[in-house]
Amino acid sequence: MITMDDIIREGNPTLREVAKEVPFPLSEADIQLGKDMMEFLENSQDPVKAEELNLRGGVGLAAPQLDISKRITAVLVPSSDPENPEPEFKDVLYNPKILSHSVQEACLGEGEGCLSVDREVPGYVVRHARITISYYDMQGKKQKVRLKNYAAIVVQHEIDHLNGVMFYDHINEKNPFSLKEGILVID
Ligand SMILES: CC(C)(C)[C@H](NC(=O)Nc1cc(F)cc(F)c1)C(=O)N(CC(=O)NO)CC1CCCC1
Ligand SMILES: [Zn+2]
Repeated sequence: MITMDDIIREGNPTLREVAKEVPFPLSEADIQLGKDMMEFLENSQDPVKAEELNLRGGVGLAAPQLDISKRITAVLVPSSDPENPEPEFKDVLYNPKILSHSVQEACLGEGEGCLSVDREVPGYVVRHARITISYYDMQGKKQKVRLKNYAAIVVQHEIDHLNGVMFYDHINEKNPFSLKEGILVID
């Protein structure tokens, strides 16, 4: 079972590598890794287990954060609608690709953090507001999905990890809270 001890922190060179595509058909090991990554996110969002295992509430995890330089990421974006318990987006993505994106940009009003970064880095992380991605799921089936709002931000944050990019690479050094016209601020 994955815990915080398995997550490497900034400074580890693996976080700056471009991760390798996984070959298909998926090996048992890559399938199990995907399951373990999703289990970590589920545990981290379960108040009892998160407390027990001392986990930070996670919405996404990329294999390079486990010191495994493969293009695999697990994403679990909880529902933002109290009426509907269904997660906004939940899947393990193998070899994800951004096929297209909106011209409009977006950022989280509170900025971003990272499971691999044990410090606050203030500032807006400007990303695409909407994206269309393709990826292979655990069954080896090719998926094509359009994402917007928080789910689009999370998936972009995770795909960045597969390319050795950290969220603070996007923050404007001179003025971390500068916003151009038309950027959607997501709260
Ligand atoms: C770094 C951390 C603060 C733990 C962040 N969680 C988060 O932003 N809030 C959160 C947690 C929940 F459990 C449920 C929920 F709806 C919201 C996170 O998981 N990540 C993932 C990460 O570090 N992946 O590598 C950072 C997020 C910043 C923007 C997108 C992902
Ligand atoms: Zn991260």
